[in-house]
Amino acid sequence: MNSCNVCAAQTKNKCSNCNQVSYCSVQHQKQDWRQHKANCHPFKIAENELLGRHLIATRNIKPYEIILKEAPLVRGPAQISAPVCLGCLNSIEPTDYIKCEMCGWPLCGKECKSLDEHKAECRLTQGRGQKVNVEEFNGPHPLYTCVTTVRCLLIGETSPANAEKFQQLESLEDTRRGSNQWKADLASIGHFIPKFFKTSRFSEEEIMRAIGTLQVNGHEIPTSDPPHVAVFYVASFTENSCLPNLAKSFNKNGHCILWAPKAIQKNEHLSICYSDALLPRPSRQHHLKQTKLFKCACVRCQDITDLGTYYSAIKCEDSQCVGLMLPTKLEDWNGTWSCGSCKKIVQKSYLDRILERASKDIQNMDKSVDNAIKFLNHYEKWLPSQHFHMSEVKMLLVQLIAKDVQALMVVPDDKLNLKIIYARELIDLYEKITPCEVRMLGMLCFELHSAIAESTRRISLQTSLSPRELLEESLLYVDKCVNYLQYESDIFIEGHILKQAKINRDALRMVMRIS
Ligand SMILES: C[S@@+](CC[C@H](N)C(=O)[O-])C[C@H]1O[C@@H](n2cnc3c(N)ncnc32)[C@H](O)[C@@H]1O
Repeated sequence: MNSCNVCAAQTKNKCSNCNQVSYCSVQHQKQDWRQHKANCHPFKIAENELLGRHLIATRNIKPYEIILKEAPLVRGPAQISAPVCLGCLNSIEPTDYIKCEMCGWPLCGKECKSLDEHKAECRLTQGRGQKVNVEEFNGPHPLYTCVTTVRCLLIGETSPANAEKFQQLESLEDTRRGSNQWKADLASIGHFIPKFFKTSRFSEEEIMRAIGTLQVNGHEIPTSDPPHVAVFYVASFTENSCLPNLAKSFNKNGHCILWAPKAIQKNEHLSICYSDALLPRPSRQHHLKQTKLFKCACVRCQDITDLGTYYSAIKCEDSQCVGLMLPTKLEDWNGTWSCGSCKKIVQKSYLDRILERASKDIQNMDKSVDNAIKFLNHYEKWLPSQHFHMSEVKMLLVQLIAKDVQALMVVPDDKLNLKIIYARELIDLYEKITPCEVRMLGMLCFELHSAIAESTRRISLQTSLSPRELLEESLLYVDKCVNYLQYESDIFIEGHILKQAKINRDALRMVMRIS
């Protein structure tokens, strides 16, 4: 038995959404809703030594359920940014902008001048006694390096309700202090702010803590062009996993939506991927160490085979052997690599030569269907079919072959088949190792659905039959596409794909009913 959150009477009934507070009656639950609403999530914040604060599901979560929608505490330009409007955070058109008459910072128009977002740096600049003068608009501008930090430092004045929450976030100041990044930040922001704004109101420690909080908790938000940085409160407590169970989407206001592409069981940890889940293990680990200052030990990082996909493996050096080579020890990717079949050993320098060449060839490739096919044919001598470089080029091919409906109708059969084969392969691979990369999976499902639909059209033209299995497969993938992209805003290309996918899905359902 628990106590009712309103009258403390003993009760077994809990709020069914969060499973965390109890009520003796519907009446008391209704009465408490205004208070409880803000904390009514299907998870709780827990804490342990390894992860710090993290989120744990307090009930079973259904597929596609949104578990959190949250507005940012603070947002601003990225640390390295060309001049952007300090209202809407979109890039400035050098021939069409205004200067804030109070402080001189460029803004794209009058509506942006009145936005609260700009108040922090505006006030601080006014105190300086001299307006800002930005004249160079091409490329990163040093003045913008400090803007978001200034917004964090003045959050108590611009949005007092958010200030207390911001202070509670992790800055990892003790771990960061003295590192190369910390020293660079001290010079470019920590020393710059007092000098440029002619103020002594912030201590060095306060500034460095704000920078740390931004670095540890900041998200890149794609709703502006270029993307900006934002810090959320509850979403900040989500731990990292390179095989996460939550997808992250943003609505057009830049609010964060965390949702579950698959069912999550009660008591499971909730996670997102802080890094790029498409990167191989060493790159992800390096990125997480540099930016978030921890060593990831998630299930994917612990599995040298990348969940049986051999995403980083190379073919055995012995061309007679069909085995695959992986690091001899999980924790020593720079040591020897050995074949799982014949046990032959090679030095890291052997695969470095192959991987560096493949990486350079991709970078320098004139991106055409023929060049991508040439790459795959050449590197299949060394790289297995699901290797990350092979997968990257297959992804390119899926996108390059028949880019739109018109091209799809005239693309040669062999290329259409290639598109279908690679899209199927990639969906199969990425659903295993990056199941929460919903934008990429949604796009691939759309490409596969439309290529299969075109193939069905061609078969029915030749035989006057519509192969039902192919139609069913096309419907399966367009359905998947809608599920993966369902929270994408129509300001993104994925939002447009979603709209088209819904139209295609309804049309396909109709055809299936008739045939
Ligand atoms: C955005 S914060 C997450 C919340 C943080 N744990 C707290 O208590 O405020 C990111 C930091 O949490 C820790 N963290 C997150 N995921 C982790 C993981 N899988 N393993 C170890 N530490 C992790 C790291 O210190 C990381 O820099």
